[in-house]
Formats: sequence, structure tokens, C-alpha cells
Amino acid sequence: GTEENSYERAEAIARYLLERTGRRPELAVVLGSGLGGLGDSLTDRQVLPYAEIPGFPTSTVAGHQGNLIFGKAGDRDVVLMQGRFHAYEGYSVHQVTLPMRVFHLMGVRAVLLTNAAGGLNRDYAVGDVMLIRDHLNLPGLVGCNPLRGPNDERLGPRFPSTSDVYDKRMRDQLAEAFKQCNFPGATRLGVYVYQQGPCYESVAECRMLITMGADAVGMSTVPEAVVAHHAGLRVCAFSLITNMALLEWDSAEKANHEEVLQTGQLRADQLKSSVSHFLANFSLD
Ligand SMILES: Nc1nc2ncn(CCNC(CO)CO)c2c(=O)[nH]1
Repeated sequence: GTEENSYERAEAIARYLLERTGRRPELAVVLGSGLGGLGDSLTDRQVLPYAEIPGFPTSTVAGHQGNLIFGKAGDRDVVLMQGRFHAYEGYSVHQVTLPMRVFHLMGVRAVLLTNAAGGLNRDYAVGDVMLIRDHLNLPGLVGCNPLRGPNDERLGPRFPSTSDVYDKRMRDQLAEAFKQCNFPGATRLGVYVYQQGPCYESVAECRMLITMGADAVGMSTVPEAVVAHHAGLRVCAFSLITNMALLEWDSAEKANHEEVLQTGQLRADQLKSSVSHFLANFSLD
């Protein structure tokens, strides 16, 4: 229910975190499957396991630790979510998106969302990154919208736009960071489709998603982006393409989580350096 990400609940957690850490992060980062290693790249770190934060949900997926990491990237105060919450675990979409409201009420101004995704666009290769220019919120379109329920005007409007969720200025800076750091994979710009999971898609579903204009598919990120945007946060997001979605029937291959984590490990160092470069240099003006 909506009390799971109510203003009061988020505000209480924000107050707890501001008092306990004394930190004032300006940017928050959500780390997707296998990208948890990015948490080690901050200095002046303070690590808070989700379980220690009153009112915060806890993570249960292999490859997702459950820590909130405060720290510095260069001289910038940031906060990282090492491990996120997914609807496929059984969390409500209101629980999944609660951290976005907590960050907003802490005074965070922008959020970087990262994930592992399956490549639908046939030009893509495993190990590429796709900067997200737009999304298909399938569950949101058919009734599982993170803003379903009474609207709290203190957070945002009743009927928010979502044609402008992904901030071009931040996206360009992210692209520049990947370029500066010689990221070995290609840097793509595309449409991410969110499906709730935990199943990977059928072949017919992958073909449908391509027809609908999607370039990569995953099980996260969009609910967080919608709620962050609703609250007025600047949003940018990218997918690490960890495997190519299957478009042929009777194929011997099948999508699996081990492959997702393996590609995450393969690209971990270059992702870490690219994202660290972005965090230390981003400008919100
Ligand atoms: N075909 C396909 N390939 C993918 N690779 C990563 N993900 C994102 C989902 N990641 C899950 C399971 O690996 C863990 O959160 C997907 C996906 O949803 N579909």
C-alpha cells in the first residue's frame, strides 16, 4: 500500500540518516546486478546495512549486497545503494521506490540508476553500455504504476509527465565519462523496457519487445526513475548489456543469472573508473 513509500515514512528515514551520518549527498547511485563493486571506489566511506536502517526494506538476490554507502567521489558527497529492491522478490512497487523519496527528502538532487540488461537491439554486443534515453513501463501501463494510490502534493503532482524523465545534460556527461575512461564496450543510446520478472522473457516476448521499440530489457530501474522524477530529482540511467536476449525458437542457449554476474565482473573495473569519473566531475547546472 502507499503507506510503504509515504511522505511520513520517507521523511523519518531521511531524518534518521541525516542525523546518524551528518552527510549531505547531492547525488545518489543505485548499483545493479554485479555492479556492487563500485561501492569500493568512494573515499571517506560510511557503510550502513539496509537492515540497520529503520523502515528500509532488505535485499535477497545473489549479487546484490544490501548496503547504503555514503562517501566522497572527488570532493562530491554521494550516496550509493549497493543492492536494490526488485518487484520480482515480492516487494511492492511502493517499497521498491521508497529510497528515491528518502534521497529527495535528504536533499539529494539527482540519481544515477544502473542495471544489467538483456540486449534486444541486434547491433548491441555483450559488454556494451546503453545510456537510457527513454523507457517502456509495461507493468505501469497495465496497472502496477509506482504512483498508484493517493498523491501527496508535498512530493509531486497528481499527473506527472514521463516524456522527460531522463536528463540529457547528465546523460551527455555520463557518455563523456565512458569516453574519457576508454570504456572497452560501445556506448549506446536506447530504450529500456521494464518487465517485472523473475522469469526471463519468452522468445515471442523478446520479438514483441523489439517490435515495440525496445533496445534492452530488464527487471528494475523504471519504477525508481518514475518516482524520482515525480519528486523532482534529475534522473540518468544506464544498462550494462550482460547477455543478448534470445530471438530464435529451439535455441540451445538460455538466459541465466550466472552469465549476468559474469559480464558484470568482466566490466567491473572499467565501469568503476567511468562512473567514478562521472561522480567526481558531474555538474547539475
Ligand atoms: N533477457 C534478459 N537478460 C537479462 N540480463 C539481465 N537482465 C536483468 C535482470 N537481472 C535479474 C536476473 O539476472 C537480476 O536482477 C535481463 C533480463 O531481464 N532479461
